[in-house]
Amino acid sequence: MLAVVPPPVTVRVPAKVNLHLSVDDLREDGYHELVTVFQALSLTDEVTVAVTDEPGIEVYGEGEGSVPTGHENLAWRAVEALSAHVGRTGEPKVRVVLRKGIPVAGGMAGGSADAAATLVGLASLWNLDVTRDELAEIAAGLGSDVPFALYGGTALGTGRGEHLVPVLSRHTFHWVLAFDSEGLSTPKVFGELDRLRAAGNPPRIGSHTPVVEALASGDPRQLALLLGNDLQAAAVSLRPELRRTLRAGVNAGALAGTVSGSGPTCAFLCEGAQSAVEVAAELSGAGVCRTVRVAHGPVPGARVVGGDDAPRPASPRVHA
Ligand SMILES: C[C@@](CO)(OP(=O)(O)O)[C@H](O)COP(=O)(O)OP(=O)(O)OC[C@H]1O[C@@H](n2ccc(N)nc2=O)[C@H](O)[C@@H]1O
Ligand SMILES: Nc1ncnc2c1ncn2[C@@H]1O[C@H](COP(=O)(O)OP(=O)(O)O)[C@@H](O)[C@H]1O
Repeated sequence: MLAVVPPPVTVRVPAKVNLHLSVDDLREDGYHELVTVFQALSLTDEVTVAVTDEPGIEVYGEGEGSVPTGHENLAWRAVEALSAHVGRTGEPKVRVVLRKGIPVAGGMAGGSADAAATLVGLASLWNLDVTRDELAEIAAGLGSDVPFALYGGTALGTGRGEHLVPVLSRHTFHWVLAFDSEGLSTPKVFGELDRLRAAGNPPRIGSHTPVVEALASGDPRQLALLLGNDLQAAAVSLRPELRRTLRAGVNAGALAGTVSGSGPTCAFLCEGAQSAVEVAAELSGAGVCRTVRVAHGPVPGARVVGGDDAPRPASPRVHA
């Protein structure tokens, strides 16, 4: 009798921006304790998983040339972790196709998003009886940002970012994202922050509570005053041109700008959807970044969207 091969499964998964990221000192395990408020944005990757006799990874789209296609790819590590969790032995007979819209090494957790999408896709492909909370435990072993990509929305992250509590967010917020021509390494940016702190006493951002209150109020002007990121000084120290990008976004009419996570992507909060389009157009003419995108948030986490032939909305794109 012929075995029935299940159809491929495609999952859409969001990028994140950190609305607040306060970083404490280095822990003994090499991580920094942090408090962050994540928001999932409509800028997405799509991940298709399929049963195959030729296991491996294919990558298309944003930064395709700089994404590893071997065992170092976070999506492949997700395949291996879920296989081990359910006791599957031998090389997993899975093909993973990544269609990337999230900038690589951009501080928007693209690799983490792909890992989360792979977990959700495989759970469906293999018809597994696993809850999202069970997947989140596997996700935390893959990287600090992976659990958030499973849940999406807006959430408070603590520990190294993997302990999550949902945050009430009443409003859709509109963002403009400025992609840089080259990524920044997350460990290098944390290392630079340690160096800056050892050399002096750079200011630290305050408590996350006002940010949580602004999200509940839904007022982008209130939220704009509170965006903060302890890694921003380190990212700017490694990539001084980011200062110009941040200024250009505000000059173009954004309410405020921040480096997303470890950067170098800059995220600009705008008054509304129309304002975001105008800011994006002006920023793309300013010559301070490679590409500009508009996005909104919060959006849900990794979700199955259908088979290979499912329609795919393209995210708006403005070239600098
Ligand atoms: C900075 C943040 C903010 O959301 O995002 P990105 O800018 O990378 O998107 C995250 O904390 C990044 O999370 P993620 O990219 O998953 O990092 P991991 O793979 O867990 O860790 C990579 C390395 O970053 C450093 N690291 C990461 C998280 C943390 N809380 N403290 C750290 O010091 C460590 O050197 C670690 O070895
Ligand atoms: N699926 C993936 N997509 C992107 N990068 C990946 C992936 N898997 C592994 N990587 C590696 O992880 C590094 C960080 O990528 P990414 O997750 O996009 O950025 P960030 O940590 O800044 O949010 C990349 O430089 C790349 O070498």
